[in-house]
Amino acid sequence: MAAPARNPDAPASPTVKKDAHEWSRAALEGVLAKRFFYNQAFEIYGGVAGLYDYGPTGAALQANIIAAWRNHFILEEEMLELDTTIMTLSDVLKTSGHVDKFADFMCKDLKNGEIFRADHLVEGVLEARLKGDEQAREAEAGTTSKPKEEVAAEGSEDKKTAKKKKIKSAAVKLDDAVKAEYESVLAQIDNYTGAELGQLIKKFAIKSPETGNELSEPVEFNLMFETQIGPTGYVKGYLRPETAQGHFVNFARLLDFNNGRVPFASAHIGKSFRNEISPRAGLLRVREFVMAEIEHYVDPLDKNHERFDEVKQVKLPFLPKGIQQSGKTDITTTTIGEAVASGMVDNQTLGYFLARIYLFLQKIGIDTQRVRFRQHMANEMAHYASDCWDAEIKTSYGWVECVGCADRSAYDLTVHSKRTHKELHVQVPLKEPKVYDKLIPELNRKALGPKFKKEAKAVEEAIVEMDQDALGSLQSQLQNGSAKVKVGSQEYEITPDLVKVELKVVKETVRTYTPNVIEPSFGIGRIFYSLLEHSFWAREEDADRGVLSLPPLVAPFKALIVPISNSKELAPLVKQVSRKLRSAGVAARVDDSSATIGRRYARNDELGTPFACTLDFASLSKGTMTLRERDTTSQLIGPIDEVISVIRTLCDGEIDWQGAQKRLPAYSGQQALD
Ligand SMILES: Nc1ncnc2c1ncn2[C@@H]1O[C@H](COP(=O)(O)OP(=O)(O)OP(=O)(O)O)[C@@H](O)[C@H]1O
Repeated sequence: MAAPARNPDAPASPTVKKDAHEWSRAALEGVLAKRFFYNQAFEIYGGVAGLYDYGPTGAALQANIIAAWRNHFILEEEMLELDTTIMTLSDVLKTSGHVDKFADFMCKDLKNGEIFRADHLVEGVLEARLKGDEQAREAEAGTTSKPKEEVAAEGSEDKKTAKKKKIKSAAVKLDDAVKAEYESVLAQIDNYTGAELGQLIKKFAIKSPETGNELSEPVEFNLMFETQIGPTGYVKGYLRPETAQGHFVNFARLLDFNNGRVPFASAHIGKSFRNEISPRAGLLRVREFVMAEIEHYVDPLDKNHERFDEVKQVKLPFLPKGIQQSGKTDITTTTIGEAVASGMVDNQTLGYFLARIYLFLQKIGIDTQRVRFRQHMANEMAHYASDCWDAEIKTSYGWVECVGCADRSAYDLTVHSKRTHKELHVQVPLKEPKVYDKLIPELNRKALGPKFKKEAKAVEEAIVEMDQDALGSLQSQLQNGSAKVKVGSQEYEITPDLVKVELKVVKETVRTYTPNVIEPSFGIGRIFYSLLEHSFWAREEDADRGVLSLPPLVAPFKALIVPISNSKELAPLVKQVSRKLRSAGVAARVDDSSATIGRRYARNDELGTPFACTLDFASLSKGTMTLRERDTTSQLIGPIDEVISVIRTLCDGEIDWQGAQKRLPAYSGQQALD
């Protein structure tokens, strides 16, 4: 199968021509399956949608991405790393809002019962109609070049049926106003409620794609996997849908560990689980995936970041909410310094992380020409969040959210503190004590208990939690004889013998506040897959020779050791070089199969191995070894120890291939080896 060119949008490298063949996802998938990066879980039983196993190459690539992430964030920023349980108490997720609100909308084919995720269905159908419109316009203008691809399926529950469920794009020209409306809906597709999606389905006459049957109204489906903890069935739990709650429930200990000081950040890398309605697009929407999440705690009155100056010149591609609201997707490129100064990005800490996310993606080999930061629109954002940006990466599936970066305000810590009555706040001594008048409620608990019985506690809590305005109103109602206190939907009558509200002078020596949380949340699988797409290309001379240009930092194996023949004489040297590379910290593999050297190189190009060391009979007599670079296929030669030292410095990123060329002479016998 023909392998694709690397980045169709990027300029060709001066030394390697990477755009010789048309891009083909099927070719990449062929290589990923052949070289066992990953495959569908339980494949021999027919597979389960949304679950994947990583093979030796995939597992190593993922481990290297995670190691780079730990270095870039946890070590560089001195974050406090956590490893909390996957099994989560239902109470925790009830408090965080997940039990009630962590849901997507699904609708059903009213005749055959097939399930669709409502927003994805609307998106797929409108995209297909726009594609059909494009075809019709091209046909009208006589410019049709080749048949357009069908838009990817929605609702496919497994690989076997996926093929059948394409949403067909018929070449039908749309009215200009309809076209504009479709584009505007697509630009805001993450933004609709269930009822709104229902209206869109009706308005645009969307039917079940395969059967043309009517669809049900969208209904909510909670994405969490529910279970019981222990044999009694009394303790309900869920597999966590994110790692964040594990940070928040440990906040008091983390703060103590950090000597009571804010700002600081906790970080966690681990699996999360979401029972996605319709997993699709390989690793991009799965039911079990690795997340790497940071919770950075800041003073709500000071969201500046002490290292902001280090990144303020970094230029980022932004898609702000204003542009999206007008139905457009134009990118604004500006420095993060300007973006924060103009107020487009809410604060320095959020801006600092956007820049650091971009630098991380660049470091591991993501093509930054295919990265953008998309701001959430008001309805799309959780009600408590003050600003939120997604780092999106363009793949053959379109733009994909790979990192969410939100200012979650004080929401999570506040709700957990309220629910558990544990203090999840920070105290800082005031330079000058603060003296002021404050309304304070005094509760007559002996009278409240008998009066309200089992409701008494809730009534007391409602009064204690009142702010000054509410207490002011309570005070004046009580002065008039009685007051009403609301608990949920119920109202309770309070009289002055039960509660008094008095103005008192208070002196504060400490400031107490609940920190705000800025949360960068990474989906490692989505980054992993995007990186593979961005790295894949084919040799100009042979479309079947695919190459994965993974940077040495994350490549599964850094060096290949290739003996020129499997002669017994070379075997001890192969072992010696292998040992030396290992002790230099370079992950190396030996390929002493009987395949030709060229074939062995080609195999390793598909594994993304950046360097190959070739041992021949001159290695025995002269102690030399050649060094081949994957992308250019150019070769150098030198004494074995020197070549190993060059590989180590290449892998550490201290030098690039040009640096290596300064340290070792070019090898001219390449043709003989190939
Ligand atoms: N089902 C999934 N499969 C793979 N990665 C996921 C999945 N859901 C979320 N992620 C990853 O976790 C990150 C943080 O999760 P977050 O809750 O912000 O995602 P989300 O907004 O629910 O994603 P989406 O809108 O695509 O469902 C995402 O940016 C993404 O990289």
